[in-house]
Amino acid sequence: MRTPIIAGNWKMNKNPQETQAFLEAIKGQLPDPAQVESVIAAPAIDLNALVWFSKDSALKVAAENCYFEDEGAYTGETSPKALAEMGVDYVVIGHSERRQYFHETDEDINKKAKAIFRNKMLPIICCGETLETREAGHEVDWVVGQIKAALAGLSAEEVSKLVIAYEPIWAIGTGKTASSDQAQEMCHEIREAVKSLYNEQTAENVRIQYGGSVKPANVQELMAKPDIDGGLVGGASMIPESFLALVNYQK
Ligand SMILES: O=C[C@H](O)COP(=O)(O)O
Repeated sequence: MRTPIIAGNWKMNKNPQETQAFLEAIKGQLPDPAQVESVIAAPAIDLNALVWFSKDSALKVAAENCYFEDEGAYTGETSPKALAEMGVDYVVIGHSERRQYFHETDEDINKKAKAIFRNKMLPIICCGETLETREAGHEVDWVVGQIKAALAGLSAEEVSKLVIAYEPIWAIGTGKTASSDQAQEMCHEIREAVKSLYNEQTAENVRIQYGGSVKPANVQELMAKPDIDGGLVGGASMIPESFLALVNYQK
């Protein structure tokens, strides 16, 4: 059985004081991590506060990006080794915003996934198609291609533990959620792709999130789908009450 995983992605929002206020507001209200894993992906400058909070709570912490080398002369980059030493659990890689604005390639994403495993953290690997690709009917090939490239060279054991986030670009921050059937269909295709690349057990183990205008009002419908194991949530994860409603969707 896969443990559901709901992750907030704050993107480039919240300073350390705002982070502290958010954490005060959610204290003691996260679900049992055996039922639902609660994660926040935050800007690097906020991670320290989140890691301290996580020591005493069910929260898991994600960085929103890292570099694929552990250290060196890479001004402005974030070291995966330092993130791991700090106590970060997950790193989000391949978000469409990083692919679009920072020209992150499939090859970079694959190198980052390896760096994350090398440092004993887990990647949340994002994938998703543009509206144009969907309208042309190529969305499955596109997304499966992204997944194959991201997973190249990873072992079945590693893939069993990582998280894939399917985020159709046309549903991000637009208020336009993919229907739960559309989300389920693609998450199913991704699981099938993992099965053909690895094996049935790996496909059964890998957790697949849907992201794109997830909110308290639609989280239950999405989570009821058999291949959707969680959500990667932008806008609706920023307010404590809303984040709590999402992670406590089973109550
Ligand atoms: O990583 C999160 C996604 O980009 C979704 O953002 P959103 O929930 O604001 O649509």
